[in-house]
Amino acid sequence: MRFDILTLFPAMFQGPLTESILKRAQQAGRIEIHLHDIRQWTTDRHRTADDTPYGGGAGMVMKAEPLAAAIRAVRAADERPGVTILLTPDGELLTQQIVRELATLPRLLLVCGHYEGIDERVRETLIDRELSIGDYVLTGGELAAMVVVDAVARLVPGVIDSESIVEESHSDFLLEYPHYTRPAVWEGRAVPPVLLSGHHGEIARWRRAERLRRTLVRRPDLLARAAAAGVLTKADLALLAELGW
Ligand SMILES: Nc1nonc1C(=O)NC1CCNCC1
Repeated sequence: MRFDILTLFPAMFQGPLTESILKRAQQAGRIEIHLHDIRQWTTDRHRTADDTPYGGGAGMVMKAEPLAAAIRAVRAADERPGVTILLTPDGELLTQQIVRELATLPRLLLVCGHYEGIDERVRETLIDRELSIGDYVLTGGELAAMVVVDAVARLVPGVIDSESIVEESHSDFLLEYPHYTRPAVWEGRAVPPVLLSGHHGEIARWRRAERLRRTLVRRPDLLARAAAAGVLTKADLALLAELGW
């Protein structure tokens, strides 16, 4: 899978995309990440990529010409069809369902807005989809783009152990079960005995029960979505009934 990131600040991506799992995934050829400095497509000697807003008001707006030229040039750089996504608080809220959908695509182009945003005419003509990582305002779309790359790339086959994807948070709307590792007792707090029993069936049942209980307590909204999606078994519903759901 290929990721193209269009940004005014490519240096911001050193670290999150050049370490650990994403670094190894690139080295293994599972994913490609290409950074593009939008200023490369400016035409004046000051390399102007933003300007004051029509109608007045605070802040700056990213100019249409360099951004449009960048999107068109980057799209043309690879024959794989890509979806061009603008990261913005106005977008659809990113969920694991959307992440799974994006992970099936051959290519993603991520446009990092900055300042007050980008010229609306680019959104109308060259942006295929708008995504938000949450209902809050960042200084730029770069961190949001890193979140999208991280979440999507980890679902690309071979990037992480597929076992750990099966029962993770939000994989089926449910939150994760609690995790423990050595020592068996830490500051007087013991690991739940079932996890030391070696009974894999009992462990699986305990973990499923913990996922359901946690989701009920912390995110009942997700439980309703799980029920609507038909991912709750009869045993799940019986347990939830015992818990008062
Ligand atoms: N939340 C967000 N999810 O994606 N992008 C987000 C964001 O806050 N972007 C900034 C909004 C203000 N202008 C600079 C970019």
